[in-house]
Amino acid sequence: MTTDPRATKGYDGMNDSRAVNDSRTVKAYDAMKDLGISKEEVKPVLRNLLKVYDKNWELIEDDNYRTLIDAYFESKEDKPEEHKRKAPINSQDGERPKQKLHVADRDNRVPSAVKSIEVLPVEDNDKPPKTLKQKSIKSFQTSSSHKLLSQRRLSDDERISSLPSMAARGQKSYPGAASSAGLYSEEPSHPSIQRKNMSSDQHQKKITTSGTEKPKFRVGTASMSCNGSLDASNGNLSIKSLSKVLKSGRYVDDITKGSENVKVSLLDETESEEFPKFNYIPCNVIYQCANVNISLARIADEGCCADCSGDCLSLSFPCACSQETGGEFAYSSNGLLKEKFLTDCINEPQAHHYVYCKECPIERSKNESKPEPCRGHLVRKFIKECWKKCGCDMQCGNRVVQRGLSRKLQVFLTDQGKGWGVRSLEDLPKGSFVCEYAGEILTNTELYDRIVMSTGNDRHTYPVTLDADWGSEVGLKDEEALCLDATHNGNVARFINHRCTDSNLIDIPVEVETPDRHYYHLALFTKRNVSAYEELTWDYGIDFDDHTHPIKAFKCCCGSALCRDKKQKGSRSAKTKKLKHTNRH
Ligand SMILES: C[S@@+](CC[C@H](N)C(=O)[O-])C[C@H]1O[C@@H](n2cnc3c(N)ncnc32)[C@H](O)[C@@H]1O
Repeated sequence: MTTDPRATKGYDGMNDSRAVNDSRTVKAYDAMKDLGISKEEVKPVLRNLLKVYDKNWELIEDDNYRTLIDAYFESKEDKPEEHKRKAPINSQDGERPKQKLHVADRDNRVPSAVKSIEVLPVEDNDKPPKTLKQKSIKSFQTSSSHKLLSQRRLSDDERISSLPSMAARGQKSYPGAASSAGLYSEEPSHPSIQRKNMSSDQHQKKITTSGTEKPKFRVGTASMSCNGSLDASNGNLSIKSLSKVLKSGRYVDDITKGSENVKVSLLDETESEEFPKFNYIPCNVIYQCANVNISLARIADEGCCADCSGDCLSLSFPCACSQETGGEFAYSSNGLLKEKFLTDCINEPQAHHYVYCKECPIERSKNESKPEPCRGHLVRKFIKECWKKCGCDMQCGNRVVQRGLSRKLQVFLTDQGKGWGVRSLEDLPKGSFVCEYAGEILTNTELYDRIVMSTGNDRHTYPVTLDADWGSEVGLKDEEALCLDATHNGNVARFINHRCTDSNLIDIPVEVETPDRHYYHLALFTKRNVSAYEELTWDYGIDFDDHTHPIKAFKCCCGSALCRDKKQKGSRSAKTKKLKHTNRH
């Protein structure tokens, strides 16, 4: 017996297809209604599209009717010549497009600002092509403008030597994650990339101008239904204005190239700043000489919880992995840092917490024959997470940093002269993990070679010294004195700006794969509750009075009452002169 309706007696193919089309039309009207666009307005646009696409509904329905939406806004923009400009048509040959004109983003997001498609009015192929969508945005890909890296690009072998946290994190493949593929590549993403742990709520997008301002418009995109408050009266822009902003400003849907669990957007409404050129990497990668020795054999059995299963946080007796944090885990069952642990970390920078190297790698790299005395390194509290030798599963509450990003972050252009910054699009409770500081793992010497070779054209620099345990070592070899440099290869943390003393984030060292402390992860957590759209900042630990440092300190515009940069008008000299990191940005 067949179940094909076309085989049943009396089947009227014509009527059926009309019925299907009618229901598709109704659905299209409904989708547009959700955006506040009436059926009457949509009708002529839809009719044109159906004509142009030869009734190929798939092309119109794809990406939650993105083509229809674009065509609608296009028709509005060109109202005076509407009679000419019925629908987008391929400008080159005037033929009907066989494919959709726009390259769609995943997850039905706001139309991406990164594609440029040229179209001509239907009946006037002589007119110069007009850009239908956003202007084309240059690739983020590491380019020849990166003087230091371009002299010696990472070889495949070096890339292979990237840390295993890559695999541990999120248990998924990262096609091209550490490659130099451009962030704005129009190549469709690999279909196998699935964003795990992503609720529909996480798809919601709010976009604001800058700093702690409330969003000017917010768009719900998961089901293509917009938030009801899309009007200017309550400070939000209408969906029509969204189209305009996307055309005048620049918006990037996901700077991570799909390599993180969640997307990280970038918004620049001013177009005043050049796009940063760097290669997005979700986790640290060894550049060349760093000795990062990761092997299961180096983790003693008593240093892991091989007998555990499930979630270590649910045990009545904390397992071996809690020893590092005094027999208690750093995290509580809600995934946040425990209050006491966080408070201890925040209160760390006190004089007695500094240790001094016998021969400091930093001073040695400045002057090898006659190094200056060590300026001190802060003794840090570490978090120790369960890892591969442990019996627990990936959802264990003592595996937070290794699971990667889970918050909705956005890179935006600050208006205080600090360049790009980062904000969260959702409220973050105190103790939340925000992101890791990821970059190339360099030896201290490699870093200083880079600095010396730099012509100073890199306005922003991004090295962080991994010196949390230097003081306990007698003769730290160069290949063990490590730092992270996110200038050319880094993650979202490379955009987080500095704020003296009262920043809302704190960096905490995290031991994951290796028990020695030459190499560790640097994770950023909230020090207090942080509201959505507040700029995220951390204290780089710069000593603004150290004029011998090879990296010249920037003029601090953090605006804090506790700003340590005395050059800044009105800034007070800080009581707490921190030397937490020796990095200079
Ligand atoms: C890690 S990057 C942060 C992202 C950077 N704003 C950008 O546009 O790429 C560090 C650089 O940002 C700038 N910056 C960060 N915090 C700043 C502050 N408080 N005042 C002035 N400039 C700052 C400095 O140029 C510094 O070298």
